[in-house]
Amino acid sequence: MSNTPVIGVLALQGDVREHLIALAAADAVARPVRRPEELAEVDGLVIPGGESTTISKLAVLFGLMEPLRARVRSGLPVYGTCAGLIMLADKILDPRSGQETIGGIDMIVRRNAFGRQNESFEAAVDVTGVEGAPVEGVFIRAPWVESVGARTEVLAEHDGHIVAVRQGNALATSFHPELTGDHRLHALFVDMVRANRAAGSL
Ligand SMILES: NC(=O)CC[C@H](N)C(=O)O
Repeated sequence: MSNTPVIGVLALQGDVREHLIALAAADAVARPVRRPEELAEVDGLVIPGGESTTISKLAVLFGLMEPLRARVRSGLPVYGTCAGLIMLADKILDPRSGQETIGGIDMIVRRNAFGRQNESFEAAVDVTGVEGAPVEGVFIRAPWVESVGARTEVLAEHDGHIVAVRQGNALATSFHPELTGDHRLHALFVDMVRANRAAGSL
């Protein structure tokens, strides 16, 4: 087995291309995932930012919601940014009617939480597990994490609100690291995928 992990980017809606570029820069083979057969072939999956209500609707329409839930439940490493974080939440505080999530992280999220006053802003964020200078977080109509369960590790806060979390093989950030050219969070995720593959092949 080659040591380069294959990481998919859920390509239903959102900023897919930027994640493909960031993952390739972090030494993964990156490919878009739109169909269950494509999902079955990846070692890890990024769920991009965009609009969580649209991603939710399209995932159901394309027959991906259940396969996504099944793979995340069975330990597939996943990384959700912004709308992707919402997709990984076990619960949304203010869902649109009919909005579903994949789940996987024991947390409650508030959609558009930072967005009401500021459509978009950047802030330096100290993320546990990312060495060196703080990450430049780009927040675009971003959610925050209202509360987490006992198994969820808080990796970063901004203005007293949780903006990065990890639970087992699931990582999520409120902000968009794929837009800054700083690939340290993608590298952290690629390491999680490598470790998961190594554990699986023992
Ligand atoms: N940049 C983003 O991903 C915005 C997320 C969006 N507000 C949502 O609810 O899905």
